[in-house]
Amino acid sequence: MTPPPSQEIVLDEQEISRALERMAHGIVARCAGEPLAIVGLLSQGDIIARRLVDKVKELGVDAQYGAIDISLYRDDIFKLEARPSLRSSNLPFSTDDMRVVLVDDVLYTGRTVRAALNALFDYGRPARIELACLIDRGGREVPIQPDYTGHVLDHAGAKVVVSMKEADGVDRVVISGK
Ligand SMILES: O=P(O)(O)OC[C@H]1O[C@H](OP(=O)(O)OP(=O)(O)O)[C@H](O)[C@@H]1O
Ligand SMILES: O=c1cc[nH]c(=O)[nH]1
Repeated sequence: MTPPPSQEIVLDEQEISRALERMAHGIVARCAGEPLAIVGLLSQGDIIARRLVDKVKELGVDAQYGAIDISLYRDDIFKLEARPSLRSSNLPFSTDDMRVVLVDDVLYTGRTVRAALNALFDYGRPARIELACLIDRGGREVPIQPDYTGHVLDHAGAKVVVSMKEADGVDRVVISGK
């Protein structure tokens, strides 16, 4: 599948795989003995989180998988014209004393991650929380920075579309509207 001509490929399948590999190595390198949970933000972050769990396990470190929906924690929930579509969180364990790596596909203003932090604390008191994102698009509006990044975009303001095989049939990151 080739993207429409107005779009530019930022990462192809191989590059995504290599980026996730690097991120998994980074996560493993910072292991300090706490039980590890890798928790994706729905939707898309959950797919990346699952892949990171697999890669981390291949590197010999056990990790639990979880997914959370941040919709009800958005700071603009009362301003949205349409009701947010709720998705089912899947975090069937307490995060008490765990090291939690939150995972999303794109980090932009940081507001989604701010909401995710609030959502996460409903599940316990983690020992520490880190952040992994496949694409850092810049444009932060809150003081949140990733610990593990697949790719930092240098096209400020560009719209990023992340496609993952599990949902979209192809692994690809494209930008449009440069
Ligand atoms: O840092 P932020 O400015 O909050 O932006 C990042 C979020 O934006 C996108 O989600 P989107 O809002 O498109 O919804 P989605 O969960 O349906 O992908 C992306 O998947 C991140 O979750
Ligand atoms: O809480 C949130 C999440 C994403 N985008 C926002 O504007 N607010």
